[in-house]
Amino acid sequence: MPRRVRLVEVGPRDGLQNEKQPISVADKVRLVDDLSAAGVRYIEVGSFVSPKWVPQMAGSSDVFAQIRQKPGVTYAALTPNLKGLEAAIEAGVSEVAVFGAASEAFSQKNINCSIDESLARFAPLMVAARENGIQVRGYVSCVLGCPYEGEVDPKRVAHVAHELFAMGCYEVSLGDTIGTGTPGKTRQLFEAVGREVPRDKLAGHFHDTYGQALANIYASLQEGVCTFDSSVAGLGGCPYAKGASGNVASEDVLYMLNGLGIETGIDLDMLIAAGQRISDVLGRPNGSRVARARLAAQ
Ligand SMILES: CC(C)(COP(=O)([O-])OP(=O)([O-])OC[C@H]1O[C@@H](n2cnc3c(N)ncnc32)[C@H](O)[C@@H]1OP(=O)([O-])[O-])[C@@H](O)C(=O)NCCC(=O)NCCSC(=O)C[C@@](C)(O)CC(=O)[O-]
Repeated sequence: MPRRVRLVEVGPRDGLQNEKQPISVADKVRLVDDLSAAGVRYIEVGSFVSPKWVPQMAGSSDVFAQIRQKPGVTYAALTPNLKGLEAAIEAGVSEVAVFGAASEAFSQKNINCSIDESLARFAPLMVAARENGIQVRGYVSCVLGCPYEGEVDPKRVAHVAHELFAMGCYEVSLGDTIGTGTPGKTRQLFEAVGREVPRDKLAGHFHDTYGQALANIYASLQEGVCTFDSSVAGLGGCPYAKGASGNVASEDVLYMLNGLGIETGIDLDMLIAAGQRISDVLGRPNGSRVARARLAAQ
């Protein structure tokens, strides 16, 4: 087991992107600032994607302009193409993520192109990012199942992850977009992908649709993975994966890691407060079981 784990907080982006109700810039900014105050060192703040595809992320530039950027915290954004990168640079973003998929059907639905076309689109983005001193993270979606194609062969995941790593992504996050993965399959996945990309350059991104996310993170820890994406209050779901619930709740991951004696630098009580505040804004129950238990006990 690692002694330290890096948590990538995706709540402000993955968590909110699918919300149909308007969320003010002020509420998004407050969420990001609450997270950094809780000790979160990596926050995915928004995305520079087509506003026709994901309207909720349209105000990402304003959010970046208004957050209080703390030293030592990475504030990142998703960028699907060069146009997105240019907008991110304009907004002063210092780290971005490109996102591909291991399933052709999902790639088409999510970014309107094939897997090969997506990799070709990322290439000029990588060059421009390098020229501007911007680090790029990579995502592969549908690593443990696709909403359109069903089972996904780990070799296909390994291929896309390798391509992203080879083109310069410093880390590749493997996304169980629809949360169908189980611990055994998760271990097989990291074994397969770990042959193509060093394990310390891989991250796990587990949606909790089937209640398997914590078990999958535990299995990934056993495979030597030390970076996990999570979403405060379990917010979210992907607009192009119907019925998929949010990411595993950050509070629940943190509680498990604390119990294992693994350090993250994050304060659980402050994280719970951040998650409850945004849940109140959205007018919905907090998706973290740990937060619900702690708040009920108060
Ligand atoms: C990729 C595109 C743009 C292709 O969409 P397209 O329609 O094929 O793009 P296009 O190049 O033909 O351009 C069409 C229009 O979009 C504009 N456009 C083009 N690019 C941009 C941009 N960057 N920012 C703003 N506008 C843009 C462009 O200017 C044009 O505007 P128009 O002339 O019609 O007014 C579109 O499909 C898109 O934006 N998709 C984003 C989908 C998305 O954000 N999905 C959620 C994130 S992925 C996820 O959640 C999974 C993950 C990462 O969490 C891991 C997991 O759980 O699996």
